[in-house]
Amino acid sequence: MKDIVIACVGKPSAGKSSFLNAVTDATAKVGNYPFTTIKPNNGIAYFPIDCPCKRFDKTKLCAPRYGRCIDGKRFVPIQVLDVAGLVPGASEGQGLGNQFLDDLRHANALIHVVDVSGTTDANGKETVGYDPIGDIEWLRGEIHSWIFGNLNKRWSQIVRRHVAVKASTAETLHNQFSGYGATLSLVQKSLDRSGIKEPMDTWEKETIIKIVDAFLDERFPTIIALNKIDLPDSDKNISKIMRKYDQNKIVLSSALAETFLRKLHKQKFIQYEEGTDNVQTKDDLPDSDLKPLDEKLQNRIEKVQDLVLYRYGSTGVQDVVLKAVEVLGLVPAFPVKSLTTFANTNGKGVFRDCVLLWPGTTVLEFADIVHPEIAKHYLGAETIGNRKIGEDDIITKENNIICFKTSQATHSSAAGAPASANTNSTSSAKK
Ligand SMILES: Nc1nc2c(ncn2[C@@H]2O[C@H](COP(=O)(O)OP(=O)(O)OP(=O)(O)O)[C@@H](O)[C@H]2O)c(=O)[nH]1
Repeated sequence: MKDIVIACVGKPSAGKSSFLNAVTDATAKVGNYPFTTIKPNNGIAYFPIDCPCKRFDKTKLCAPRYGRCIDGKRFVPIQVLDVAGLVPGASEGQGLGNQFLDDLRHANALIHVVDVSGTTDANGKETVGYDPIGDIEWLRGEIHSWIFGNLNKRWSQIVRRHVAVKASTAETLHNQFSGYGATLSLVQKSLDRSGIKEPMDTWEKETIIKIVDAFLDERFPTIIALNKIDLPDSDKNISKIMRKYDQNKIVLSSALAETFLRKLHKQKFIQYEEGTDNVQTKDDLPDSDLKPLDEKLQNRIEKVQDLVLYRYGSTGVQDVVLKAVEVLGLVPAFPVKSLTTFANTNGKGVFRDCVLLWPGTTVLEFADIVHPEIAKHYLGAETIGNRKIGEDDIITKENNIICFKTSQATHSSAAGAPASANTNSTSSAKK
């Protein structure tokens, strides 16, 4: 069972720390997440999904164990890892190179924070007119060089063993790639993606480059956060990048604007709804307990509205996390004790648990994640409308509210929620 982790990477001064501050919820209650091993450089982000409580008209009763639910918008916790030390030459050990690349092993997806304003060079030093496309290419280049280098230097030995033990290509590659946290099926997918058919002992250097390329795509899906959209030169760089790259993998953001708005919200100068352009002041809400703004603050807020909120609809930081979850194809699933009340064991509150599953997770696998006792005494499972679903059925957004039937009374919390040993309610074992 492994937690799902999204790593935040980028050159110095791209805005990683600001982004992490903006996206992680400092106001969340300590421990309001299911993860057991939080490292100092990990933050918890809460990304919004549609909570089923809305559909079933039970928003008032919704009681998430982790995260929160506001009128049917549920904020699900996920770990975001700050991976520092990416500088040009990381794959050759520059900066914190090896440490950086090592940390990447723990990540399921990457958020590449790119300074799109062109005001910092490749090393993060102040400049003007720098082309941020260089940064996008460079991150991939560093990771590619690292993996390719490790493979290439032992290639003849790898092939000799491959031939001697008559292993399949996927098996041999899996031996090499498992250190990067890859399963056999992920390696197989990489092979399929690469289209390489030739036997391994005939591979040229170009073929190795190709398989590393395909492996990178499978293993490190990456969302590009074009940050600092509030600065003047960003516009022209954004259009250039949008034309060149897959727009589904790009999100525009202003970490600075988000941090600013959150701070003012906390200090009760404004009411700000994260992920929207909705900012309200004392003038808008005279009866509220908001503090009045002085002219300077008022001007700064208007600037953020003009440069960011009204132009782009939001500061974009929440969308970045959401996109990273999307690119992994994670499916939220809700184990419930009853398909009529959606309550849990104690009968209080509804839809207490939300588990993020890897695509392809079956009903029986989900049962095991919720509690091994359920899988052990599994009799069947039903979804909305008491519709029976098979143990090998894949969980999708259409059947993700599930009530398990077991042959005996299991652990007190078993049939409705992850038990304490398995409270890791945003992850599953697959991938
Ligand atoms: N205008 C603007 N400035 C930003 C934005 N995000 C970050 N910055 C500024 O960019 C500078 C660098 O930001 P950091 O968050 O420290 O960058 P970093 O990537 O963590 O840098 P390192 O710690 O050196 O790796 C700071 O002065 C931030 O205030 C943004 O969206 N807009």
